[in-house]
This record gives sequence, C-alpha cells and structure tokens, in this order.
Amino acid sequence: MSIHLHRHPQNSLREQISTLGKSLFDRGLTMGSSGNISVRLDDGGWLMTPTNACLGRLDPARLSHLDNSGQLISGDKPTKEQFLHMAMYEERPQSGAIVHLHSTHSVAVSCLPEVDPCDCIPPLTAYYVMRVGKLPLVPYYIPGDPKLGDAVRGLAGKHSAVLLANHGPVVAGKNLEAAVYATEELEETAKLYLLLRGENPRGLTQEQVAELEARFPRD
Ligand SMILES: O=C(O)[C@@H](O)C(=O)COP(=O)(O)O
Ligand SMILES: [Zn+2]
Repeated sequence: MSIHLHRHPQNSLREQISTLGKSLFDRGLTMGSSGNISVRLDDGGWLMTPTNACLGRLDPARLSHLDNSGQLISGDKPTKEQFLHMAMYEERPQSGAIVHLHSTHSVAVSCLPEVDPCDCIPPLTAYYVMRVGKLPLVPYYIPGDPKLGDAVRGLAGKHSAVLLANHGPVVAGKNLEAAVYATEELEETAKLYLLLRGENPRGLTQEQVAELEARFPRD
C-alpha cells in the first residue's frame, strides 16, 4: 500500500506570502506592521495578511482565510484594507494578488504637491512602463476607510497600480511574484524620479511608451 501525502494547494501559497513578505520587510520596503498582501484563491476566496502583522514575521498558519464574500473562515482578523483589496479584485478579474507597502520613495512621491494625479511618475525607463505603466493618485482617506475601496474601484479597471495620497502604493499582479516585482519596480522608479527632480530628465517619448505597451502588454 502506498501512502500518498496530500499537500493542500494553499500551503505553498501561504509559504510564498510569508517568504515574500519577509523579503520585502528585510529590504526595508515596508516598516513595522505596515503593508499588507493578499492572494486570490481558485474558489474565489482569499488569503490575506492579518491586521497589525509585521510582514517580516508572518505565520503561514495564521494568515486570514476569507470566503468569496469576504467572511473570515480561519486565521487572524484580516488587514483593515480588506475592502480596498476586494474592490481592486472586483475590477481586475485577471489579477491574482495585491501588495500594499509603505515603501519610502513611493510614499514621498504620494506627498508631493506637484504630481499629476492622473500619472504620478513619468515613464523614465522601459521596465517601469512594462511593469507599472500609468500610476494614478487616489485622494487621501484614513487607512481602512471603506471609501478608499470606492475611490480605487473607479481606477483599478484601467490601472494595475495606484498610489494612495500621503500613504503608499497598491499594486496588483497576475500572481504574487508579479505583484511583488511591480511594487519593487515602482519603488525604484519613485527613487529615480526624486533623484532627478529639478534636472528636467529626458523620459521616454509617447512613441517609445506605445511600442513597449504593444510588445509587452501588462495584465
Ligand atoms: O496604513 C495602514 O494603516 C494600512 O494600510 C497598513 O498598511 C497596515 O494595516 P494592516 O494591514 O491592517 O495592519
Ligand atoms: Zn498602509
């Protein structure tokens, strides 16, 4: 008789959330208990990071498991941005994961008075266009305010990443790895943008952006 050890498919997702959360935290991409991560499950439910959890020390077994209506099935109380994540998923059926961080340079850009609210960071590099594209600014709301979900709903259909004013980025991807890569690219480009402020940098032209979008369509 052979013994078949069945590994629940959620286990590897739980481990991936914890591993990537630690990687983001260890590299200083979010501090303290800031930031949150979610992954959409095949049955329409979600795994989300618990509220007040440090992304550097997530316990895979205590992640919040929600059903497809957002009710907690098991684990700790979910992030207070649950509604923000759910609003973004509603508008983006192609997205399987969302990352929200308080990454310093992205937050800095979210506080600048002169940013274009339709597109906060110019297309400085090809990889930024490939991973992020246009980045709209969401007006300030207190963290966890359900109105934040409503504000994001209007933008998320067209944009995989948004920047919450005086708060930080929220980035969706087809899976968690893609969402993390895009969040990292956004942070690096925010840093470049701040480095180059006042230098009148040469960004990519509209034609160059259009060529990238045709060749490397984002999700
Ligand atoms: O900024 C906030 O308070 C939240 O957006 C956040 O980043 C962490 O909140 P929890 O996920 O509820 O811990
Ligand atoms: Zn936050």
